Parts: sequence; C-alpha cells; structure tokens
Amino acid sequence: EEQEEDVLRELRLFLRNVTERLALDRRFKAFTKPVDIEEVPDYLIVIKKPMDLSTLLTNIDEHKYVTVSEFMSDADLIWQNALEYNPDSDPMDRHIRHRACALKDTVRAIIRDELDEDFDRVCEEIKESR
Ligand SMILES: CC(=O)c1csc(NC(=O)C2C[NH2+]C2)n1
Repeated sequence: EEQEEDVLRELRLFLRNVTERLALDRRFKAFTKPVDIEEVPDYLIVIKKPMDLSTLLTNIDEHKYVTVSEFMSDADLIWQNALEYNPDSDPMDRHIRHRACALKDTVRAIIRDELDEDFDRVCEEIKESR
C-alpha cells in the first residue's frame, strides 16, 4: 500500500546517500565503475558476479532492493571480488586488497551507525509479505 511505497522510497534515499558517499571517497576509485574488460580481459573468467558502485546506484533506481540486507549482498561483492582477483603478494595486489578491506569496514560502519533497526525491520516485513 501507499505507506509501504513511502518506506521503500526512504530506503532508496538512504542507500543512494551511502553509495554516493562511498563513490566520492578517493580510496574507492577502482570500485566506482565496472572493470573494463578490454583492459582486463581475464576478469570475467575469474569473477562470476562483477559489481561496482555505479551499478549499485542503477540497481537502487531500478527498485532492486527492498531491504538493506539485499543491498549489502551486492555491496559485499565489490570488495570480495577485489580480494579474489588480487590474491598475490605484489604491491599492486596488496594495495587494492587494503582498499577492498577499507570498503568492507566503511560500509559496515555506516550501516551500524546510521541504519535504524526499527526501519530495517519494517523493510524486512515488506519483503516477507511479497
Ligand atoms: C576492481 C579490481 O578489483 C581491480 C581493478 S584492476 C585490478 N588488479 C590489477 O590491475 C592487477 C594488480 N594485480 C592484477 N583489480
């Protein structure tokens, strides 16, 4: 009903705000756009579910997420993929893994500090009812 659409509209506003703040953080520049397959041809052989911050924003606008948990599953793909694609000891791999871990910690800290648990529960109830 109308109240449910108001809740989901507020969820999208919250998720857009979180995602845009991440995309502005210079540490996360490598995660802002899909990996360019011309530049990194083996990427899709290794990484089965690519994800990036611009795709998160598109998903939000396409109403893909009804709960924060669904958003977090896609947001987690970004740093998980980076750890998987960059496993080596060479400095470049270590550098992007450090940034991937910073992304993981930053997303979790924002959600812990800024998501109201009662609001989250309402979203979860809407999801179960559909
Ligand atoms: C987004 C992401 O995880 C990414 C983009 S380039 C890259 N890794 C490299 O370019 C090389 C350093 N060892 C491979 N990882």
